[in-house]
Amino acid sequence: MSEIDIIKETYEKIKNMEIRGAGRIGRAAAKALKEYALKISNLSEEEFKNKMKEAGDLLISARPTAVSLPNAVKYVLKGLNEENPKEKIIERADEFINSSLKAIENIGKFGANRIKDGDTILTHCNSEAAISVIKTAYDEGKDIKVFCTETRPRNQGYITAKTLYDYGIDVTLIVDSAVRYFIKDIDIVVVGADAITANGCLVNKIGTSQIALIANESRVPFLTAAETYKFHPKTIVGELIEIEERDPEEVTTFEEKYKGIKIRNPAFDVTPAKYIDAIITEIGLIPPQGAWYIIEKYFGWLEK
Ligand SMILES: O=C(COP(=O)(O)O)[C@H](O)[C@H](O)COP(=O)(O)O
Repeated sequence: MSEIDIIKETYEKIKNMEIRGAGRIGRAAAKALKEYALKISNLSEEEFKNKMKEAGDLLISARPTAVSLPNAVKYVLKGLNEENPKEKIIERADEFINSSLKAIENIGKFGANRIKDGDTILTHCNSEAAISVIKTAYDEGKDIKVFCTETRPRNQGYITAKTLYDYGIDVTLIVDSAVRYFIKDIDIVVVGADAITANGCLVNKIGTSQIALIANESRVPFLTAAETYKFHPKTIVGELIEIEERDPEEVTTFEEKYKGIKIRNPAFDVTPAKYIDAIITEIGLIPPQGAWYIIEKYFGWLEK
């Protein structure tokens, strides 16, 4: 096994979604960069830097939408501009991983304050940050129920349902198209985030924006749980986020006769800021209008 295989293996796992979810892919990339930096030796500083940058580029190319991936890579590789770059890379990778885990814990605490005793929560897809909010509310002794959508086509909602059920929580699984039918039973919606834009929009699993629209119509609060590394720095300079379109076979396969039927499979959608009540971050709850400030404050360095 050559050194670069460490990076290629993580790249493949992210690409084929063996490792998935925005936070997890960010941490997996940071870990791969650390292991790669530890393995490569006998190189000039210049060669080391080039190899690390190439590795970072490959990891970033694995999936296009979740900004946690490039943000993690850029955070770690910033160590290349410092003295003792190898040590710095290792230090910064650990820093990113630990602060990501801490952020999820803090999001849980802040978000749980918005959950009341007796609430029924709706969530979509499988988000560590949203699950942290739900579990923390449960740990605080609140009597809660959770509705999970299936999240077609890959059914990540099953993972969420099983995780919460194993935790002892009252869980109901529904098909994605049943959200409007059940919204009268829901007190609050909490979902995760793949990216937050400078104008406060949320990019998350396909179907999120429909849920937000339904929640808005029914005056049910809609919150997203997003670590600050989910904020997309380049949207501040007008860059648009690429929505990943995945293999049609994830949706279905038709017999030969019907091969002419086109299948589209976007994995994410964009929820406008006006449907979002709050973004739960590790530094507190912010209104979507505060996204610009977070990007400016936390990611100014990325563009310099
Ligand atoms: O949309 C998804 C996962 O999509 P996929 O399954 O396609 O990766 C999750 O809601 C976010 O990534 C947030 O997750 P987390 O809070 O765990 O970062």
